[in-house]
Formats: sequence, structure tokens, C-alpha cells
Amino acid sequence: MTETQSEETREFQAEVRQLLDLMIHSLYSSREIFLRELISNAADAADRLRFEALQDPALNEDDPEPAVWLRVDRDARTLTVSDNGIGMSRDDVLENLGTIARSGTRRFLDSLTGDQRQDAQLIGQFGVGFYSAFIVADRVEVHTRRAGTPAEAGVRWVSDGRGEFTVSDEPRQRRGTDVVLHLAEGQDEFLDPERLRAIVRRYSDHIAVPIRMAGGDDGEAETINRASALWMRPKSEISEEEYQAFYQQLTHDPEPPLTWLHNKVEGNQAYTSLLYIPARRPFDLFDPEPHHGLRLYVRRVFIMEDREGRLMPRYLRFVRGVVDSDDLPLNVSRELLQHNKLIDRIRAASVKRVLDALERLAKDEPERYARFWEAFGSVLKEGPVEDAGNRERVAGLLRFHSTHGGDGPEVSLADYVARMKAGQKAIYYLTAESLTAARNSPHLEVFRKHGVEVLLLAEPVDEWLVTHLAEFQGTPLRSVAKGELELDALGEADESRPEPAASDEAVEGLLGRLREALSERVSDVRVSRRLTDSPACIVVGEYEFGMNMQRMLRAAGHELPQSRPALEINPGHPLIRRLSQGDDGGRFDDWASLLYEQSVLMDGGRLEDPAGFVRRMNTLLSGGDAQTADSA
Ligand SMILES: Nc1ncnc2c1ncn2[C@@H]1O[C@H](COP(=O)(O)OP(=O)(O)OP(=O)(O)O)[C@@H](O)[C@H]1O
Repeated sequence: MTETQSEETREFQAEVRQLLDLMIHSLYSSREIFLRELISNAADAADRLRFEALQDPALNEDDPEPAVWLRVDRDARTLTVSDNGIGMSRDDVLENLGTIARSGTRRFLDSLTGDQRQDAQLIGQFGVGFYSAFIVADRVEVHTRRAGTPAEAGVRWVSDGRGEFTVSDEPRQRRGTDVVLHLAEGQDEFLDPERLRAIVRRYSDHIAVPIRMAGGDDGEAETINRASALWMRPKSEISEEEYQAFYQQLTHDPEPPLTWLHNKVEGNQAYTSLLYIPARRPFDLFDPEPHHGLRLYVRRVFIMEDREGRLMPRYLRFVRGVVDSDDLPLNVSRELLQHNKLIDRIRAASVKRVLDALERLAKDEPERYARFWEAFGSVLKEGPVEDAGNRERVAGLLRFHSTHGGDGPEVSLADYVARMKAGQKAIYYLTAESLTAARNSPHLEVFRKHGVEVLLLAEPVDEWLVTHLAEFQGTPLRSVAKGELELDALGEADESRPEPAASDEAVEGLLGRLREALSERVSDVRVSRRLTDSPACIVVGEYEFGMNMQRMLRAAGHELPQSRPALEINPGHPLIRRLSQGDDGGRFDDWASLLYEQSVLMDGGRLEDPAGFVRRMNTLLSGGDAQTADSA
């Protein structure tokens, strides 16, 4: 095939085009990060080759030592980043470099702030690294061949980054990839070996693959990064800056990590782990498919990034870092990892280390712990659901909003238990759709009156949490919105219950009439021990899903049996008093509906017939004159 026959020109996918436009025109500050991105791709390619060659050594051809090269051609004004990694086939090239937007691209574009410095830092995190070449180059060529394919399968990709790229066949002896940057006007600093060396040291020093550059006048190539596995060095010899730099290379997170744990386990099953707890939440923390995981090495050879969560459970998925085992076989496969005792042991020990560290942080540095909680608290709340074995420990790390706390989520279960009232037998909580809804819920009235603390849970995950966290250190957790309340345990409850202003018979009579009027909608109507200010509220059975949970489940497409809540009324409220005295203007059914409907609304629920509700309310507000309202 001649080159022209194989040549095709394509347009960049729309979002890629937008991205390129941005690279070319606005990401000018910190433009040196392009080198970090290209080196990181090259090193990944080397790692992938090494892994595949474990199964198929022929892929190594006669060039088994992985390396990345930087080459400068002053006359042509090019900088080339080369690797002898896995390389790309023609299809790979088409897919990876232009026709398909990667999932991060849209989100990257959405996250831009307009502040160049900040935006440039986003590049690496969103997996849009390759295109950063166009920050400094006005023409980029990629020459590549996939390992294990013949020389004729080589491919060339060229673009000026302005809308189109061209792909053609190009025989190539060496496997792997060369990325040739034709530097744009004014970018000559990237032809200066000293400058390149400084950038590599700053951003890529701990990349485990050697980065080589033709050095001084003798043309000898020298390795310009450390290319050593930082985690294998003794702790005492690693500076704080080195730990942080390694973290940055691993994550591209511009912010330093909150803390890290570096452990060497000796013995017949030896391994080393270096685990980092980041300080801020990555953009993809809640993606259903995890993008990152701990990096697993076997005797310094990179095996895989553990996206399946074998080394770290999902509720600790924010932990980044490295595990390097001395004892796993080098040809370890994903399947093997699923059932491996050594992996199980490493995982259990790593979880313990992270929980230890979080407990220490919570105890010794509550302010930094609060930062951690803000970033990862809602993920940690998955812990009691996912990890029954560590339920109690994780529960101890949780922080909540509370009727007795300040503005932030700062109350731990231990705090709560320590200040429980004499006679109080449960940790009370309320789940709601939002914090405001929780704070204003009628369910809190009697608790406020008695000064009993209630935890306010307003995140979706909280509903799952409380179904799996029945107790904390022997004290049961109870929803204030479920079942009949037993406030008697608090001693003072009985005397201070709201004084029914109507006679018992009148209230009994009202209950009967309400039951009849609302028989389709509620399971029972009873006198409330919860309310002091509101006329009525909705209550579900002790073992039923709360209203909020029911709404979430339905929204997620679950079919739930129609369960009817109970309606509780407050005989001390003027409205209830009026109704029990028969003062309803001949519109008892409307009043009954209204009581029910306002209770549903206060609970954050939706009405089946909102228009009917508004009509009834207007009728009653205008004095219950049926004629005017109905004919309107
Ligand atoms: N030197 C290379 N060798 C082999 N494949 C490469 C090379 N450079 C890029 N690629 C391929 O192109 C894809 C896109 O690269 P790009 O830098 O845009 O994103 P990415 O590296 O996937 O993102 P992330 O930084 O999240 O890993 C890569 O995933 C890889 O498949």
C-alpha cells in the first residue's frame, strides 16, 4: 500500500476541538506541564508492555529495557518524546487521538474556571494529557507501532491542532511511540536541555521508568530522573518534599496530600505499601466505574492499577498509592487477584492502617479531620454498609449535623452518647431530603422541648447507613420519624406532654372521623407524643422504610408495596381543638385532607393531587364558602 492510499484526514470530535482551542489559546501559564503529560503517557505505555509481556515474552522483541527518551533537534526546532512501550495500532490511534472524546473531556471543559493557573492544573486530572502538546507546539507528529505487530503496521498521525488530523501507514522498525513536537514561535526554551532536565526533576523524578536524554557534547545519553521506586527506600531517607512530589506524580493533584502511611512488612510474606490520603475530592469520586485504584507492583514491576477495589474497599477508594509485593507471582492475573490470600491479608492490613490514621487525625487534629470529612465523609459513610467487620470503627469516624451542634457536621456518635440525657436509651436521628427540611421538621418538636439531641441526616447515603448501623457501642439508633415514641424513658415525658385542650371524648371522636375520612391514605390516626407546635405529622412504622427512603427507592426505579403511614395529631393545637369541637364549617373532609397533605409536605413529600390541595386550601382560607370557591 502506498502512503497516499492509506492516508485519511479526519475532523477532531467536537469536544476535542474545543479542548484544543483552549490549549492553543489560553493555557499559557504552566505550559511546561505538557512534558509531564507526555512522559506520563510514555511511562504508562512502558508499564502496559511490561504487564502484557509477562504473558507473552515475545512482545519484548529484542528490546526489553523500558525507557523514555527526550531528543532535541535545534535546527528543526523539534522536541521528541519517545518510548519503547506498548505502542498503538491504527485503530488505537484513531480512537485515542481525536475521534472519540474521553469521558473526562466534557467534565474538564465544564470545570474550567477561567483562571489559567488553576485550569492548567486540571489538565492532568481529566485524562486529556496528550492534547496539552499543543500548548507549545503548532504541529505534532506521532509515529507508533503496536508491540507484537509487524513493521508494516506502523502508523503516523499528524495535526496542527486546528480541527483536523491525518493518519497514514508508515513502516516502523521499533515498537512504541515517538511524539514529535514542532515548537511554536517563542517556545525555544524547550530546546534547552537544562530547562528540560529541570522540568523532569520537578514533575517526573519518581517515574519508575528511566527518562534518558542525549547529554552534553559527547552525545552520551544520561538518565535524568531518579527512576527509582521511592517506596523501596528507607523512610528515614525520604524527605517530606519527596513524598509530596511522588504523590503529585501519581495523582496529578496539585494540592499536597493530607497524610501518608509508608510501611514495610517483613517476613515470609513481605510487601511494602505507601498509601496517601488526599486533601481534596477528585472530580470522579462518585463515578460508578472507578478510574483509579492503588497501583500494584510485584518486586518493582508494575502489574496493574487496582480499579476493582481488591486492595482497598470502595468506601476507602479515595486512598491513592502503591503496594509492592515480594511474594506474588509476576504473572499474576486479575482472576488470580480475586482469590488470593496474600492480597486479602494486604487489604485487611491496609484498611487497618488507614482507619488508624484517620482515628489519629480525628483525635489529634480535629480541624484537619474536618477537612478530610468535608472531602470524603460521604464516601466513608458507605463503610458500615460495605465492611461489617470494621463497622464499629468506621462508625466512630462518622460526623453528623445535630440539633446540638454548630453549623458544620461535627458531632460524632461518641460525643452524642457522652451527653445523652439520664434515662435516654437511644441515639435519635432524623433523615430528610435537606438539612433545612430536617431542621424544621415537626418530628423534632418534642425533642427540642426536652432538650434531647437529634442527629440530622440529609445525604442520600445516610438512609443506607442507618439501615446498616443498628447500634453504636451498645446504644441503638432510632429514627424520630418512625413508630410510636417512647419518651417515657426520659422520665419527665409524661407530665410535660401537651395538655389536650379538648375533652378526651371529643378527641376520640375526632380520631374516629379522621380515620374514616382518610381511610384510603393513612393506616391509622392517633394522638401524637411528638408534636408541640404543629397540628399533625406523618409517621411510618418502626420497621418500614422512612418516607425519604421510599422516595429515593422509587426514584431509582424500585417498586415498593403501597404502604400507608400513620397520621399523628396534636390535640393542643388550636386547629385540632376547633375540629374536635365540630367547628369545621361543614367541610370536615377538606380539613382532614388538608391536615394530611400539609403533613406530607412538611415531610418533604409530594402530593398526588397538588391542584386539589391548593383549591381546598383556598376554599378554607376564604372562609369555607363552597359556592365561591367551587365556581371559581
Ligand atoms: N506514548 C503512548 N503510547 C501508547 N499509547 C498512548 C501514548 N500516548 C497516548 N496514548 C494513548 O492515548 C490515550 C489518550 O491519552 P491522553 O493523555 O489524552 O489521556 P490518558 O493518558 O488516557 O489520560 P489519563 O491521564 O487519565 O491516564 C491514552 O489512554 C493511551 O491509550
